[in-house]
Amino acid sequence: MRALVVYESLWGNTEQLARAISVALRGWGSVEVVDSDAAPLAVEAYDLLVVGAPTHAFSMSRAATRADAVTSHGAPHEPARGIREWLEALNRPPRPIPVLVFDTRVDRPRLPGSAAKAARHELRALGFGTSVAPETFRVRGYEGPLRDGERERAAAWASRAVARLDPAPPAIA
Ligand SMILES: Cc1cc2nc3c(=O)[nH]c(=O)nc-3n(C[C@H](O)[C@H](O)[C@H](O)COP(=O)(O)O)c2cc1C
Repeated sequence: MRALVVYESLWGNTEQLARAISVALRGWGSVEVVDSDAAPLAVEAYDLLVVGAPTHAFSMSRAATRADAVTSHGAPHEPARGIREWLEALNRPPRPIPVLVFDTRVDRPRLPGSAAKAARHELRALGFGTSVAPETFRVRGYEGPLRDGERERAAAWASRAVARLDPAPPAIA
């Protein structure tokens, strides 16, 4: 079994969760982790896709929100291609490869809108398997750090999700 974890991250919070999830999935199969700039456009070789994105302006980031993060908020990294643009370019899969989608959002104030919900909508339209509900993990302020326990919660969320995706073991006669 092969999993691909694709993340976008300006301060590194979403990346930390992507890496915690990839460690948790190692018992399930081989796992590759890439950022949205390096992510492939053809993913049919994988059995599972995990997508993580920071919520910007109530949805997935755009070039303008990423630039604003750097110029107005001191973000150390500006992805050239975010999850939104990667999804726009991503090939339709030949079968409904299951996908887990998560985002990061500020802890306070609690704002409406979720990059994960928006990404899942696009992934469903492309034909991916989106039966697992998207999940949100919380950061303090725009730059983080992650709220205590979020790495562990992300690892547990992904482990539970893949356990549900796996085919049930054959019944004992
Ligand atoms: C331009 C901009 C807009 C943002 N809009 C939202 C928002 O609508 N809702 C929210 O919860 N967080 C918002 N945030 C906070 C980001 O979600 C936060 O910076 C991100 O989760 C940090 O993850 P990263 O370190 O992986 O980039 C925004 C941040 C920036 C820079």
